[in-house]
Amino acid sequence: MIRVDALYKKIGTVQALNNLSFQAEDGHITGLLGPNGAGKTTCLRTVFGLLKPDSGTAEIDGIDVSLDPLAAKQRLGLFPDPFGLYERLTPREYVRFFAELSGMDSMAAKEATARVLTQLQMDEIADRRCKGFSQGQRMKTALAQAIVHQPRNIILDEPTRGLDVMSTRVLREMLKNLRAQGHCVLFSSHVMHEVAALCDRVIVMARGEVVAIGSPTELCERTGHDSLEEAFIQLIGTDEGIAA
Ligand SMILES: Nc1ncnc2c1ncn2[C@@H]1O[C@H](COP(=O)(O)OP(=O)(O)OP(=O)(O)O)[C@@H](O)[C@H]1O
Repeated sequence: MIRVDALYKKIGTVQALNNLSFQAEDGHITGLLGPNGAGKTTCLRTVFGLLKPDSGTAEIDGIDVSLDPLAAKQRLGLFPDPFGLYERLTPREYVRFFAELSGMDSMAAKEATARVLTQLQMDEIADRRCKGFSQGQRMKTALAQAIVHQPRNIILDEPTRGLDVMSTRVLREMLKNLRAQGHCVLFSSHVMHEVAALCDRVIVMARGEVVAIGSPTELCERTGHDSLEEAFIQLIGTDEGIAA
C-alpha cells in the first residue's frame, strides 16, 4: 500500500504539491490523473524518495520513505523509462545489476533474475543485448527490472508515453497481471482512455492537490457525464493539458 499524507513541495516559485493526500491499495491499479504540470511526477518522485517534501509524509506499506528509505525502496519498484535501457547489456545482466542494487547478494540476485525473466516469458531474449530491441521487448526488460526484488508496490510515470498500440497492450496486460497477484500499482497519466481501461480508482489531481477520487464510473456519475473526458474536464475546471 502506498499512502501520501499532506504533502507539500515548492519547486522554485511553483507550489508543485499542495496538501496532497491519497492512498493506493494492494490488488488495485490506481491512476494519478491530471493535466500537464499538475504535480504527478513530483508526487511519484517523492514517493520513490528522489525528492524530499517540504512537509508531509509518503509511506510504503507503513514505512516512512524519509525515515527509512532503504526499507521503503525494498518494497517499491519503479518502472523506468523503457527508452533509457543500457543498450550494451543483456536483460539478464541489466536486471541482475538492479537486483544487486536493491540489496540482494550475488546468488539471490542471479536466481531472482532467472525467475523474473521466465515469468515474463523472456528466456529467448534474455541473453541478447538490448540494442535493437522492439518496444515491447524493452518494456518487458524495464518491468523485469522494476519487479525483480518482488516489491509489493510498483509505480510508473506515464508508462505508455511514446509507445505504439501493441506495446501499450503488452504493458496493460502486464499491469493487470500484477494486480491479479495482489500488487499495488500506481501510475500517472494524462491519457483518459488508458486510465478508464485500467484503473480501479482514479486520483484526479490539479495544481498539486486532489480534486476528486473514485472509480471511473463513480467520477462519471458524480459529474453527471457519460464520458470520462467530460467528467475530468469538469472536475479540473479546464481542458488545458488534457490528452484524450
Ligand atoms: N525541476 C523543476 N524546476 C522548475 N519547476 C519544476 C521542476 N519540476 C517540476 N516543476 C514544476 O512543478 C509543477 C509540477 O510538475 P510535474 O512535473 O510534477 O507535473 P506533471 O503532472 O507530472 O506534468 P506532466 O503531465 O506535464 O508531466 C509544474 O508547474 C512544473 O513546472
